[in-house]
Amino acid sequence: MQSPAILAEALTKRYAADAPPAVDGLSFSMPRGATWGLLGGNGAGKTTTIGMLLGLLVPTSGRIACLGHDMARDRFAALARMNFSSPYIALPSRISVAENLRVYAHLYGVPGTERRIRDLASQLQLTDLLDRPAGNLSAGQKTRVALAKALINTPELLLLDEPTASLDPDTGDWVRSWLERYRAETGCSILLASHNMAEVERLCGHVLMLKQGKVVDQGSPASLLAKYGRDDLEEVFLDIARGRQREEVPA
Ligand SMILES: Nc1ncnc2c1ncn2[C@@H]1O[C@H](COP(=O)(O)OP(=O)(O)OP(=O)(O)O)[C@@H](O)[C@H]1O
Repeated sequence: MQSPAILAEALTKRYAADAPPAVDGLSFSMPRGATWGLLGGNGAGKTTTIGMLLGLLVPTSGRIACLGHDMARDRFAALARMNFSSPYIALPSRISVAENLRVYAHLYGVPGTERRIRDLASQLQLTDLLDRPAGNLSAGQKTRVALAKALINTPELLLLDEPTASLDPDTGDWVRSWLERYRAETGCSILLASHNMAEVERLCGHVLMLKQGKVVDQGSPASLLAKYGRDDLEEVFLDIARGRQREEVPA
């Protein structure tokens, strides 16, 4: 059987010995080709989880395997087949969009760099921006460049932290449609951390609800709506964030 896209076993991160864990015994197995959502309020542990999955943060304990590679032993083999996008990590701002993409293509050892950049630029409507300094772009343009960077090595596993944060509704919708098309064409597995419940309902087949670093509930968006008797995931999120159980939820 094919190994999962992501396997996390009892994953824990403590930033300080006397602080509560930011991620606390997190276990899940995300199958290949799936799109899963990581939801939770501010400080629930989403970014910390993504940081550990990328090998940017060392777990205090627990184990991660991405695409069958154990991240403690075989991290570089996994990272070559993965990529990520995060609004918290800015691309070098003084060099042009094309130069940025060339640097990342080089880091990933992408063959046929110039053609890959041209193709991605055309797909993501970046062709006219390739010679502009990356720092001079609007938030929406920067998001499309960040996506191009995240796709430069044609990743099999994509980790997206808030992919549409700070975008206007039209651009956000464009990015979501683009992601839907991309995963249909490539079979890419995606883990998405988001505060946008409509986005999660639209893109994700399964949702992990995090609170204080623990999974407090999970399931498909439809099963969570049914379980909590709600019409949208925003209401389910509020129920979980406020610690309300199904039987306490007002009709
Ligand atoms: N570098 C750090 N040093 C110490 N504590 C940290 C550090 N980064 C995060 N934390 C703490 O870990 C916990 C989880 O933070 P994290 O950023 O993973 O949450 P999040 O779910 O991504 O939140 P948000 O939705 O606000 O981005 C929080 O209590 C946060 O204060």
